[in-house]
Amino acid sequence: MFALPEMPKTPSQWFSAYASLAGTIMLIRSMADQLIPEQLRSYIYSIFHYLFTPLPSDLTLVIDEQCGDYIYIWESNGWNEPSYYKNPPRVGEPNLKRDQSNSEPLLLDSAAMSKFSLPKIPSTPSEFFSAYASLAGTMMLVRSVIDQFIPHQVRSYIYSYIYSLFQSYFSTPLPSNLTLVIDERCEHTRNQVYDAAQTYLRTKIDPSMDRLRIGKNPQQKNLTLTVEEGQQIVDFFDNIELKWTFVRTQPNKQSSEKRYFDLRFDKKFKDKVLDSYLPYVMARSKEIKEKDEKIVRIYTRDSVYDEGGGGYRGEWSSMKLEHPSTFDTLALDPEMKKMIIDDLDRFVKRKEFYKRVGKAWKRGYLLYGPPGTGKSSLIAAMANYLKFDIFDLELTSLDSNSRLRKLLVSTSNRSILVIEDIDCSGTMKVRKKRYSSTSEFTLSGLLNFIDGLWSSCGDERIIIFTTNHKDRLDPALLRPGRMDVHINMSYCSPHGFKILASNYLDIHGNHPLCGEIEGLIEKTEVTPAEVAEQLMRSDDPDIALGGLVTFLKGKRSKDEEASRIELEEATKEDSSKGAGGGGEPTSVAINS
Ligand SMILES: Nc1ncnc2c1ncn2[C@@H]1O[C@H](COP(=O)(O)OP(=O)(O)OP(=O)(O)O)[C@@H](O)[C@H]1O
Repeated sequence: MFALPEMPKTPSQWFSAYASLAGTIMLIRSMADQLIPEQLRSYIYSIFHYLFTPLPSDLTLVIDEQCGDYIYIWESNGWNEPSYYKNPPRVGEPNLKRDQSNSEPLLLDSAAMSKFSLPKIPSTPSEFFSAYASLAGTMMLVRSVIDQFIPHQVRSYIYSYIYSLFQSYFSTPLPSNLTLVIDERCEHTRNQVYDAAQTYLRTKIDPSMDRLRIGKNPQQKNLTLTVEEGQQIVDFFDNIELKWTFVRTQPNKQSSEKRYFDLRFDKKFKDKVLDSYLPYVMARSKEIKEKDEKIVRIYTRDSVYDEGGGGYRGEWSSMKLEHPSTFDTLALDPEMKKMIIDDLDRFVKRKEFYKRVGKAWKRGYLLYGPPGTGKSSLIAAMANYLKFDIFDLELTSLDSNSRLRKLLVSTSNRSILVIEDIDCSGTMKVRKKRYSSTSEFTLSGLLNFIDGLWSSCGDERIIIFTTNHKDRLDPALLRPGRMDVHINMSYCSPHGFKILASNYLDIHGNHPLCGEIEGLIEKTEVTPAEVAEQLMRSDDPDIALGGLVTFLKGKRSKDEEASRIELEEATKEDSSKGAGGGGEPTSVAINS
């Protein structure tokens, strides 16, 4: 009695149903326009608009219980057992919903296919004519509806768009594609191309994707995003469009799951993809992995002495850099910290820029400031941040420019060359000259070599000079273009103290002594190393901070005493000069 009208089966039934629906809508619309006041009408239309506006496109992150294994997945509605865990869909299958009464998912078979089959194609001439007639009638109806309801300008815009769409679709020949299948395993071992693609594609994830897999194992520092099954990533290489799809299949319940990537592109670029693109993907993934998981090493010269007269042979020998310093633990002003991090980020991203302007891809930093202000800690933080190895070159152990060159050319790319206490090189030069004029090492030899051959035979090099006395440096070192960034590592600031207190005692400005300490630090020249030493004396914040207050007060009275004596001596000197009748009356002593 209340049965729904029967579904149209043949194309002609479909078209006539469609035509009567369109006619009804037109009728309702014209009645609504006549009978309903305009305000109410626009209100009703806005409700329709709300109902039919597509929902915002969501992104689903899949967070597995185990990395690389699939038990349950977290989706916005809670933990779900992924359908492929028990009954993996086959490639190309639509994601069928489970039948409520039966927990087994529907599998696509011929019986199911018949349920969703398209309307029957007309087979007799009379069926063809009636289908054609109703199609033509519908077209006319649609056309007259459009002509009546859509303004002329909009209409002509729609027609020209449809025309251009048709034209471009039919005039562009379809590319004949080639698909490379990159299996996870290759003759019982892991396929390196698969692993490389997996790493590489992480960097190609774009906002159009709506489902990603996310994970992190204890060895990894950062969360890793990977491509989820069925998602396509489009990459471009030398104007070639490459489409990557991640596929997962399980031919039957007994066999294990098979994972692979499909890489699809125009067949005519086969050689280029094999010879250039895939090697590029492998190289990029290596770089990414090195940065992700790389152990940072510090290289120093070993001190093997050549009894045969060759002096110190000193090749580089390395060990793991255990320095825990990071930008988070460094007591530096936040703006300076940000400036350094931004500068490093920009440097590593600018390969193309350096190539374009014809400059070697290197960056020079000069760190200067009193001992204990964190120059070495900053170098370690930079190395840990970039995952660059450190080559620590002690100038005093060098005896000739030729040895220096040998050492420099054996440093690797993506590394930091550190030359500490550069102001001491002058002394060393004199000492070496005394022994032999032929085995001379000079600062200008070092600088020339760094600017010239060394920097052009490697990539992504950072060079850091440190000094406690910037004023004593050879002007050649400060020449513009030599050191790109000069960083003044100064005494501890109240902000620096807060970072140290949080690192060492886990207090965050909430101790009663903090205010007094910050006031004292502002007026005292105390290095972060001195503050750190006081904070390490006890795990009890009351004792450690109490000790720091005493230390700061003592240091402050010593400083005052020293400047009082200095002032007195300067005044004495002035008055003796004045007594002799010579010299200028001056206030310089006060300034000193
Ligand atoms: N800015 C800082 N932030 C955090 N800790 C610091 C800082 N400065 C110094 N320290 C602490 O003091 C110790 C010594 O500092 P560091 O060796 O980095 O100073 P430096 O300026 O390189 O000294 P030098 O000129 O004598 O080599 C570090 O191990 C660290 O614990």
